[in-house]
Amino acid sequence: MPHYLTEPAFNHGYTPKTGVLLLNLGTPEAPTAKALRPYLKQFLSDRRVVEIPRAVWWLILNGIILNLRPKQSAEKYASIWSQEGSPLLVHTRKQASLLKGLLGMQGQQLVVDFAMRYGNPAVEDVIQRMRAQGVERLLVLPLYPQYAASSSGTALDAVFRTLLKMRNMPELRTIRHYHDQPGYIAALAASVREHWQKNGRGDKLVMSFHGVPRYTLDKGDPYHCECLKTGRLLAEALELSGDDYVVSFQSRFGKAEWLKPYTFDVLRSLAKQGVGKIDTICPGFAGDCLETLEEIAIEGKELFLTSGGKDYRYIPCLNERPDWIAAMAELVTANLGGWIATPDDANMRQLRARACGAKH
Ligand SMILES: C=CC1=C(C)c2cc3[nH]c(cc4nc(cc5[nH]c(cc1n2)c(C)c5CCC(=O)O)C(CCC(=O)O)=C4C)c(C)c3C=C
Ligand SMILES: [Fe+2]
Ligand SMILES: [Fe+2]
Repeated sequence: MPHYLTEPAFNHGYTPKTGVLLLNLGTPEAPTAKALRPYLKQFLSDRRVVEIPRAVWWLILNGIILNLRPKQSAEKYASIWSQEGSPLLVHTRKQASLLKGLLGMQGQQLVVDFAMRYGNPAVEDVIQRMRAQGVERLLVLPLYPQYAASSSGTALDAVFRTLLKMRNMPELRTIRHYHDQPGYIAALAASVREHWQKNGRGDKLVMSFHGVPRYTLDKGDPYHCECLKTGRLLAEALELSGDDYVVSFQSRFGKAEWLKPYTFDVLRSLAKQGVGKIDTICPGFAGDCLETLEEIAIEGKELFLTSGGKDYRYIPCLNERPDWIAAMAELVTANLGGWIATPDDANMRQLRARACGAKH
C-alpha cells in the first residue's frame, strides 16, 4: 500500500488539527547597536518596505543607514525595553497565549502560535513546527488592523513563500485586515472611555497611525483609507464630532513625502493654537511597541509640552485587554467555518463574557 494511504489523514474518524498563526513585525534581540544592525538590514532590504531601485538602495542602506541608524535606534529601544524584553514581543506572546486559552474553552483542537516577519520566531520555523504538531489547516492573522503592502502584505508573503517550498502543504486561509471589525472598534472605544473616566477628557483626541510613503497610496495601497475608516468608526463609537478628533501619521522614514498630516506637525500646531490638553491613541498597533511608547508617549509629549501645550496623555494600545482578546477570538472563529465547529451567537456571547468577566 502506498505510504500516504496509511497517513492518519486518510484514516476514518481522524480530524485534522487547525492552526491559528498570529503574525507581527519583529523586533531586535536586544536594545543594542549590534542587535539592531541585522534586524534593520533584514527589515529595510524588504522590497515591500523600500521600493526604490535595488542598486541605489543597496548603496544608501549599506553605506549610510546601517552605519548610523543602529546606534540611534538602539538608544530609543533602550528607553522602552522592559524586564521581560521588547514590548512588541512581550505583548504578541501574551496575546497568543490568551487567545489560545480563550479558544481552548470551546474545547477545540486548535494550535495557536505566533511568528515575526523579521527576526525570531521566524515565520518558516513556526509553520514547520505547527505542521509537525499535526496542523493541516492554517489560518493566518497579521496583527495589523489596517492592510498595507509593507506590513500585512509582506508578512503574508513570508507565509506563502514557506508553503511554496512544501511538498505537502496545509490548507490556508488568511485575514487581510480588521480595521472595521466591531469588536476591535468597541475595544478601542472602551479604552478611551476608561481613560476619560480616570483622567478626565482632553480637548482633542489625536489618533496617530504609522505612516507609509505617499506614493503607495497613489499606486493603490488601501492603507490610508482603512486608517481613516477606523478613525471615523472610533469617533462614531465615542460620539465625537469632526472637531473633537484628528487622524495623523507618524514614524516617517527617509526623505520622500509620507501620508499627511504628520503627527508631530499636528501636535506642534495644536499646542500653538492653544489646545491645552490632548489625548493620544495609536489604533493601528495591536500592542505597544517602539513606535507608540517612544515616539508617541515620550517624544510626542516632549514636543507638545515644549510647544506650549499643557497636558498630554497617551492611551495605551489594546495589548492584553480582555475585550480585545475576545474580539480576536471572534475574528478568528468567524474565519474557521467548516474547519471547526464554529460557535453560534449564544456561545460567542458566553465566550466574550468569560473573557471580560462581564455580562454582554
Ligand atoms: C503598523 C504598521 C506598520 C507599517 C505600515 C509600517 C511601515 C513602515 N515602517 C518602516 C520603517 C521602520 N519601522 C520600524 C518600526 C516599526 N514599524 C512598525 C509597524 C509598521 N511599519 C512597528 C510595530 C514597529 C516597531 C517595532 C518594535 O520593535 O517595537 C523601524 C525600526 C525602528 C527604527 O529604527 O526606527 C523602521 C526602520 C517603513 C520604511 C515602512 C513603510 C514603507
Ligand atoms: Fe514601521
Ligand atoms: Fe484614502
